[in-house]
Order: sequence, then C-alpha cells, then structure tokens
Amino acid sequence: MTIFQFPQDFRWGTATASYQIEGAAQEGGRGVSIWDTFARTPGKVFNGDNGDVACDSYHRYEEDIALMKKLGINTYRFSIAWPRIIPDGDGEINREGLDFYHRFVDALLDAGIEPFLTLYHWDLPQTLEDDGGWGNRRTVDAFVKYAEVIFKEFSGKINFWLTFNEPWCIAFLSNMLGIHAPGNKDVQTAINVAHGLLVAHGKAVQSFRRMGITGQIGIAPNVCWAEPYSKSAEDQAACDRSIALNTDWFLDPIYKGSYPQFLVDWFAEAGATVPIQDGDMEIISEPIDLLGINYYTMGINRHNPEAGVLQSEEMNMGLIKTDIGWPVESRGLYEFMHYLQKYGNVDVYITENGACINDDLENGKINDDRRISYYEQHLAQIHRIINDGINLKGYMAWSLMDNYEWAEGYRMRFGLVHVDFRSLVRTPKESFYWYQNVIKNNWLEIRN
Ligand SMILES: N=NNCCOCCOc1ccc(-c2cn(C[C@@H]3NC[C@@H](O)[C@H]3O)nn2)cc1
Repeated sequence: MTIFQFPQDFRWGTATASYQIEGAAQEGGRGVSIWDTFARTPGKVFNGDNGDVACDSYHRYEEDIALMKKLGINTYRFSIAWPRIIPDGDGEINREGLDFYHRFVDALLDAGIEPFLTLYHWDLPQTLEDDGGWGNRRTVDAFVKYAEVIFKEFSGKINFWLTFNEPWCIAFLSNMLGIHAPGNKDVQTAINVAHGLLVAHGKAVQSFRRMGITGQIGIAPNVCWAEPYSKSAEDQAACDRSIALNTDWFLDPIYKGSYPQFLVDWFAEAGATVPIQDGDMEIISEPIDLLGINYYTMGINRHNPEAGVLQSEEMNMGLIKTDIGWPVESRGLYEFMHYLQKYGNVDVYITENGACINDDLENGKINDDRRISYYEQHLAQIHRIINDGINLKGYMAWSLMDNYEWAEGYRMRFGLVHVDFRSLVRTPKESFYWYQNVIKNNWLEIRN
C-alpha cells in the first residue's frame, strides 16, 4: 500500500454545468439557448435527447447539495445559464433567474462549500447565434454585459470565477467539426468564434478589475495531449498542432498577447485568417489569476494529410478505454502540466477529470471499479505534479452526477452519483464512497 498525502489547503470538489443538469428549460423566464435548438435538430444528439429535464437540478438543488455535503467536498464548480439571466442575450435582465442562483449560491455557502463559477459553459442565447454568434462583436459586448450583471450580483459571495469552459470545444468542436452546437463546419467561422470569445474574455477580466470584484478570475481550456506515433519530425509536428490548438491558441494570446505563429501560418495555408482589430490583443492579454484545466485522455498521433485541417491523426494503440472510447492514460496529465509551465508557475485547478463508465444498478449498488481505477491513476499523477513544485491548488471531479453529455445525450455517464433519468432518483456509486474517503483523509491509498 502506498500513501500520497495532499497539501492541507488543497481544494477537493466536483463539477457540473447548467444545461447538463438543470432542466426547467422553459421555466423561470429562461430564454432559448443554442443547445435547445441543436438538440431538437434531427441527427445531432443521440436519441434526440435534450436538456428539458436533465437531472432537474433547478428544482432538486437542495438534494444535490446534501449529496455534496455527504461527499465532503469544499468546492463546487457550476455554471450560470446566460439565457436565465438575459433571455434574449443582450436585452432585459430576468430577476427571477438571478434570484434562483442567489438561492443556490446561498445554499452552497450555508453548506460550507465554496462556489467556483463558470460564466459560459456553452449555452449561448439563440438570438445572438442567429445574429452571427461569437464572430459578431454584438455577442462579445452582450457577454460583457451579462458578466458585469453576474459580477455585481455575486461579488462577495463568489471568489472563484472562470469566463469560458473549454474554448477549443466552443470554437473548433462546435464550428469546425460541427459535433456540438451550433454545428457549423467551417474553419474560418471557428477561428472567428475563437477570437470573439477571447476578446469577450479579456473585456470581462477588465470589467472584473475595474469593478473591484472579489476573488480570482481565469479561464478553463481543455487538454489534448499527444505524443508521436513514430520518431519522425512530421509526426511530432502533427502532435504539436493538436496540442497547440487546444491550449496555445488560447493561452498565447492571454499570456503573450499574440497567437502561436506556426499555427497562424498553418491556417493561412488553408485560407483562414484571424480577424484581429486594433487593440484586441491588449484586451485579450489582461492578466488573469488562475487557470482551470480539463483533462480526460491523451493521444498517440501521426501526420496524415487526410486527417482534417490539422492533418493530425490519433492512432488506436489498443489501450484500455472508457465507455465513451477515450484511452485511459493519466501520464498525459503529468506531461501537460509541465508543458503548461512555459506560461509560468501559474495557479492551476483541475476543473474537470473523470471517466465515462456506464455501469448500472445491480442490487441497489453501482460497482464502478473502473471509475475508481481511473481516479486512482489520475490522482497519483496529481500528487506527482504537486511534488514537482507545480502550483496545482485543487481538483474537481467530472462529474458530481450523471448528466446530459451533449451530443451523446444521457447514454454516457460520468457521475460519482447515478441518476435514473426516468425517476430522477440519485444513487451514490462505489466511486462516490471511494472519493469521500480520499477527501476525508486528504490522502490517496494506492493498492500496490
Ligand atoms: N481534441 N481533439 N479532438 C479531435 C476530434 O475529436 C472528435 C470528438 O471530439 C470531442 C472532443 C472533446 C469532447 C469532450 C467532452 N468533454 C466532456 C465535457 N467537458 C465539459 C463538460 O461539459 C463535459 O460534459 N470534454 N471534451 C467531446 C468530443
């Protein structure tokens, strides 16, 4: 048996997002989001699943918080649904929406749980998408208005703020690959979206500073760590492009005030350019306080001219996979965190990490050993990372409970808590009790 002790002030949490858990999609004055639209578009989401009900956390949040208390977490990452706050995107403020989140945040604080807020977790008001989405500066300005409303309302209650969740997914998964909402398949559109959200991020951070809001603010990129299939320079370059599009494309503008030139040149070859306006890069590079990092898996990639605009093909190496098909390889998290040091030893929180394991109830229990094994491997890497002197300050498991996994609908389950989507009954899985023990001890026991 090996024991890994974590720092006394290490934050232990779980993460969710508004569209994935809330339901009540037509209640409380909420407006339509791009995910309401996308989910109703035939062929886009497995089984045509949508977030109309989801986990019904809009009505059941007190039960959810009771589960968080039982789990023993001290931090809970969630997102606010913009369409509940300003239903048409940039018009009237919906007081009912603000009141809901005040009730929720107050209940978290009463439970001794630190709120860790994501302002934008993919549920853009449809009216703004109809007018060009993130590529239109109207949406940028609308986001700043929305952010300033939330800053003003929750300053003093919330001390950890993220502007955007997984900008690569918002821009490229959703507008180049078309796999997520709104489903565009155009490289230039994706680059316009990426730039728009970066300008919106920078303007929101400037507002945060100007308004004197409490706490720390940052952004949460997702990681796509990749290592070369062969020792060829071509395969390494293919990995560099994959890694950089998820990370450097967003963090270079924020930390360096410029895009990674090798990728700008790569896209120029494909006929796509970044629509930079005067002053944009100064806005985007407004200093931030922290980074959220979302890690699930890594790839072994090779150069393949037929493999999309990046010409980077992920190879099937026969590794153990989770039920969503992602290889289980925790080593990539360690390698990535050292790669991230090029931006300095910035404060980092793992804001998402978890496994899709679709085990179901057996005699009233869910024996999700594979999820426990995944968490053991990744928390052991977290311990290595901290021991190397990297400022990794906390860890939020994705997810508290099974929820709407976007284009996969409800068939893919990431939760520590099982949700029966017919009855909405929550049942803690064996991994819930395993994580509860890690948090209680503040150490990890690895079975040798
Ligand atoms: N990266 N390169 N991919 C190359 C092409 O891949 C094709 C498929 O792409 C992807 C990539 C990434 C994801 C994904 C999902 N989650 C889980 C959510 N995270 C935020 C939270 O809401 C969770 O539900 N994180 N990432 C899905 C599909």
